[in-house]
Amino acid sequence: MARSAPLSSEKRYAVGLMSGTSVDGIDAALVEIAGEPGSPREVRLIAFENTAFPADVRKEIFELFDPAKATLDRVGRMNVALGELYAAAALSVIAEAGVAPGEIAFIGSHGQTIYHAPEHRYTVQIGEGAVIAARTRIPCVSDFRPADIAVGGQGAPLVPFTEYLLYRETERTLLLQNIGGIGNVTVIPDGCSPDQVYAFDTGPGNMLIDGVVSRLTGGSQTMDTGGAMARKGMVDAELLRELQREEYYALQAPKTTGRERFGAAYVEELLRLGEERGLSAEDLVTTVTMLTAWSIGDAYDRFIRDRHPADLMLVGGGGSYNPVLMQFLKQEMEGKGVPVKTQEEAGGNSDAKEAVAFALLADCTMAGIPGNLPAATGASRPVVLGKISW
Ligand SMILES: Nc1ncnc2c1ncn2[C@@H]1O[C@H](COP(=O)(O)OP(=O)(O)OP(=O)(O)O)[C@@H](O)[C@H]1O
Ligand SMILES: CC(=O)N[C@H]1[C@@H]2OC[C@@H](O2)[C@@H](O)[C@@H]1O[C@H](C)C(=O)O
Repeated sequence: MARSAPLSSEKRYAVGLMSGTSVDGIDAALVEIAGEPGSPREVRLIAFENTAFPADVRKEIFELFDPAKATLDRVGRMNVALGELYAAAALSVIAEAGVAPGEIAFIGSHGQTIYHAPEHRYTVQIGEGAVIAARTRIPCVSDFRPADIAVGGQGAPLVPFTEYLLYRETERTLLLQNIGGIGNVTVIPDGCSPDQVYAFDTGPGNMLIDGVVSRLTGGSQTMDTGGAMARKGMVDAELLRELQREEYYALQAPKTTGRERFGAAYVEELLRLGEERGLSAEDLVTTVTMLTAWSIGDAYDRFIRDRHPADLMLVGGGGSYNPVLMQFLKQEMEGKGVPVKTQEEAGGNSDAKEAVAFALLADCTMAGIPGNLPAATGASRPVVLGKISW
């Protein structure tokens, strides 16, 4: 992820923390940044750690996705408990890097999304920044999304600004496809300026695969590791066609989504449809794996292809570790003339990418520089994101 020029004396260390919609744990990245906030010359990943959530914490977070169960008391307690876990993750990656905590300029912490409702002008990320700052004694930027929503945006996706900084090319148009819980794409046209970058959520990432596997295994498995189940099943073409009718895919961008649409209730409906059609567990997993790959190709056809025929799709996020999903995606995209590579195949680090992004966004915040891309979020203007706990 290095850009060309050498490091200078203005270099600073920062920690980025991310826990995404899959709720698999906390990603912590320690980076060294050189150059101007918002246009750094170089960003170096010094250390990275992923810490799984304790099982009881993960279970409780899933309970909080249901607004009927997310009482003030439960949300309040989890806000503080996550602040403690994020602080521990930050201190751990700092120790791993062998850097003194006093040398870290700031932490950027995304928090845990428990509800995302931009249509009602709110989104909720918890994990108290004041706790992170108090435990680490490092200033912490948190709660990045509301500032964008306050000026009419979706509050997401926010990573595209950092993708522009780190990946832009003069000759090739790139699609950066993240397959986390949700799938999201960023389009970086060749030789573009930041205001020409656009992005949106393509639909489910691993959320449906994880949900179906978890329900079918009584919770003993939380993902289709290595695509083991999908590899054994067959796509049910009729069910696939029915699922493709979900209205989200045709909605115009800017658009974002989450568990409110593709969460527990949707998974229950999938199980019902699978049972009605007499599908095996494997057939259902293969069908939703295909649906996920299809939704990414469909988004390209509907919203990107005519404006920006792409030279390469770079895939990151945990979905890139599912070989069946990757095989389906390659078939989809290569049929449209777009080669597909994983971040790792291109020399990147797929796991660290979003945590690095929140360190870079916090760098902007600390300098009072906007971090949103209105073309990605739909905001009326660029704004400074986040809240600082000193
Ligand atoms: N070895 C693997 N085989 C299959 N799937 C995997 C593997 N490793 C990770 N995954 C999938 O990736 C998911 C985690 O992806 P990731 O950490 O990118 O999501 P996230 O950051 O929580 O989500 P988002 O980007 O939507 O916020 C897991 O829940 C699982 O579905
Ligand atoms: C509200 C929320 O947490 N959105 C996430 C989620 O996970 C993927 C996709 O949906 C993306 O829109 C966003 O995250 C990334 C980090 C972003 O803001 O760019």
